[in-house]
Amino acid sequence: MAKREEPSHPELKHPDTKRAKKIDVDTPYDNLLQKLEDQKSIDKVSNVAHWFRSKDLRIQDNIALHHASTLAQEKKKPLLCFYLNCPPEFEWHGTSPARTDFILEALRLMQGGLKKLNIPLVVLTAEKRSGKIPAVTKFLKENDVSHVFANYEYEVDELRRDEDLLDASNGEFQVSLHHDQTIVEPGSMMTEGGKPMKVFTPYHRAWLSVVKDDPPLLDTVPEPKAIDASASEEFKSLFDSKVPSPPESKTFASKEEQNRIRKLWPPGHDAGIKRLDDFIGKKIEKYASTRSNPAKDNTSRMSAYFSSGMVSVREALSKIKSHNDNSADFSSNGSSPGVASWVREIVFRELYRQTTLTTPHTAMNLPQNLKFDFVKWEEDTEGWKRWYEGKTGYPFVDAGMRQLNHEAYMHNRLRMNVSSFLYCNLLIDYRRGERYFAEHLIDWDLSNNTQGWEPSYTVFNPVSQGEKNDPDGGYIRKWVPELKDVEGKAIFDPYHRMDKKAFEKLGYPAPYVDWARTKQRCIERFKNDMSGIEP
Ligand SMILES: Cc1cc2nc3c(=O)[nH]c(=O)nc-3n(C[C@H](O)[C@H](O)[C@H](O)COP(=O)(O)OP(=O)(O)OC[C@H]3O[C@@H](n4cnc5c(N)ncnc54)[C@H](O)[C@@H]3O)c2cc1C
Repeated sequence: MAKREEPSHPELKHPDTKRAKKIDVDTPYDNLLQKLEDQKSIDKVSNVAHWFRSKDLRIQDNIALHHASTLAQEKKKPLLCFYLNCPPEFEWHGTSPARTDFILEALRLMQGGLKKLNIPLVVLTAEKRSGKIPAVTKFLKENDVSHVFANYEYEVDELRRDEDLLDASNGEFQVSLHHDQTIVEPGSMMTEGGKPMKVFTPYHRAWLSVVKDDPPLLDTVPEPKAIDASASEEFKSLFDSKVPSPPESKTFASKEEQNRIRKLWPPGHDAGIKRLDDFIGKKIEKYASTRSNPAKDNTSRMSAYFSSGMVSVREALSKIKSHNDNSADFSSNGSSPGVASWVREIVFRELYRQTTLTTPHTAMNLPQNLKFDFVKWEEDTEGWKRWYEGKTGYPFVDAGMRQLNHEAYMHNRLRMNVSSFLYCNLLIDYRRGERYFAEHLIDWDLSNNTQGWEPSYTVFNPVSQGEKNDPDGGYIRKWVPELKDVEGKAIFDPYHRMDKKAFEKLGYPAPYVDWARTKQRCIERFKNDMSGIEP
């Protein structure tokens, strides 16, 4: 059964559920693997290239780059690195100005680092999305590249782009793709019935045992060695390549804004490692007991570095292994509560990549549970505005949205609450919130974001969630200054817990909707719209 009306928000377009199911059976990944297998190998090595994508922006512990460098060294050939800049991609994915700047700055740093090794990093530009593969093949052919290396990206469009690269190679260059984003290869963790695992608890258990039994999975690979300067002589002009400025729509509102965000999120591998070392040294042992309390701010804040690949998860876990008496047993028996609990979050990230790869419709603006595509959402222009501005009258939700708007980041507990509030209590299409996150987060990551936003029947209560996770109200007071002088438990629900006059003086809005009533409305709507549906 296919329902279709044109969506009122064009960026939320998606295929119908029948098509989604076909893509899940005949996946772009399987097609790509077939093309890689059918590819003829090329024995004679002329020049070697590595293609950096926006998920492996580092020179250190980069699997494909390591293989490219090894081949170049062995054959005494130049190694040419490139990155493809496609301005419409920033629009397509809704990338935030913070993330755009973070990526471009990291490229600048990498260009400097690679230059010291006599390796150019060229930024190619494709003005249109359809021009991506022509720009890459032109570069490879003009520079007589026989072997090109890259790390897999697991989203549908990116897998299809790599299929196009193989189609365009015409036997003139050989493509090698490597798994680099995770410890355990996505798609490799199967149920006893031979299907890719989708449920967290068994996946987590299996993952822990795979890693415990095979600690070399955490071994990092060395940085590329310097290329003999004479080998790069003929590519001198490639060293002049400039990292472009961001597209107009992706620039910061002001220089001050840019500086403030760069201070919060300094780009590059070294900045990420400094943050990680600090987390391991000072915070990880308290992580299990504090991770849900946003006022403590005791999580690693590594997500931006992992999602852009500025730090590899392998390097992070190899450091955690050293901290864990050199043991790769990250279960609750083999490690401290803090370590076990942090690694558990990393395992969520690993599972979500497996899901993106093996259930590709999740990367196409469709929910994993396709029945949710049949829910009739509300337009509620006022509710939407109040939600994104942090003015719903629910302090915990408002604090979360204001943190996002200010820091390009939000604590996980708040991500769970604000998402539930949007699609349950306001009944606004969850995809609009998902998109808003993409447009504002520095750590946007398709797998984590789409699966974090996967709708469910659980309706979070922002009052009791605040009481439980922000017991002193410190997080709310920080982000909702109208409430900074409110004392005691009134902070979690000032409208109902303060006298009317005192509340009115605060200048803070009354609740936009009644939580209990809208919870009921949500459950009824989901039940009615999804019952009997066969997507
Ligand atoms: C609605 C929603 C949207 C989200 N969108 C994103 C997103 O776009 N990008 C993103 O990286 N994470 C996303 N998350 C997951 C999580 O909120 C962030 O990864 C986490 O808050 C980042 O802070 P941290 O680095 O301090 O995490 P820590 O608590 O220190 O965790 C360590 C790492 O584990 C991973 N991780 C932690 N929690 C999760 C999780 N719930 N799911 C998957 N991986 C996790 C991240 O890579 C994180 O850096 C989303 C969660 C929800 C509920």
